[in-house]
Amino acid sequence: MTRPFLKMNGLGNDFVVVDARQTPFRPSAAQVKAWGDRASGIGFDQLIAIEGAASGDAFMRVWNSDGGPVETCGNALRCVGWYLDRDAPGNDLHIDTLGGATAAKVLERDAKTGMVSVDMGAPRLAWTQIPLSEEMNTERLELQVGPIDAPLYHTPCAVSMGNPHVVFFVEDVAAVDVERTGSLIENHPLFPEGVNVEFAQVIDRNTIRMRVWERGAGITKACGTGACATLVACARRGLSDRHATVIMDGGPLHILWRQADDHVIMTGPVEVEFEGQLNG
Ligand SMILES: N[C@@H](CCC[C@H](N)C(=O)O)C(=O)O
Repeated sequence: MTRPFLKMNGLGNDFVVVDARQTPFRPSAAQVKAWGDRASGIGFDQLIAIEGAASGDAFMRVWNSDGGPVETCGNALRCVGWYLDRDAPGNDLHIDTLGGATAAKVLERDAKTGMVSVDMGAPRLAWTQIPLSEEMNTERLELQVGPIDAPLYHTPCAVSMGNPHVVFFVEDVAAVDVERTGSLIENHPLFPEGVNVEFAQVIDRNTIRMRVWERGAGITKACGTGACATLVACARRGLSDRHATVIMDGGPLHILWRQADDHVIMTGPVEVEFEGQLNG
């Protein structure tokens, strides 16, 4: 059986997007992994299915390229918003996820690109079951994974945007070995469900440079939920204002942590790359 898909990306974080509103789509982990392989498959960071929803406009289901299902994906929410907006231009689009309800609005669009804003809901600090305060202890992490180049890495901050993140504050993000440190922390026993790892360098109160190691996908060019978690972590620590541009390897996202309702608003671009068919 074949399924049509759209290849899209948000700042280079790329997706295969399948419209599953009419026909169910439940691939196995092995299929997702094979399609996600950049050498022998199509290649993507995440696979996205747009499903019908009992309330709201759609439900977005997400798999990482390692085949594992995950709660949500910020960059993909902008892409799904752009896709759904084709049928209802300019409307607020309510997109549910395993990580919580969101609302997307397309601000600008043309045939293959757009600028989309997503209300990601409220962040949660210290989401884990284990006795972990918002503030984690770098030495405790080091004890279990070996030296992680302290004092380059300051005491990290754990934030859930529906999916788990841990944000390290660093003096020079270019000097971080994202692959080595990210992979060690992703599988650290403190995070039984794994974790996305961000390294943030505060440039000024409204500009943050960030690089990311994504759970189940490795280094990606950008991470929408990671940018939101980074802004929340920096603002909580008093290192930034509640709105900032988070600059990743793939480019910038504008993040606002709204005082009035505690919601995080993420704004940034989307792009369509090509159409294709999934086999298998
Ligand atoms: N690319 C994403 C996040 C995708 C899921 C993540 N790797 C996880 O395992 O939670 C984004 O833009 O938010």
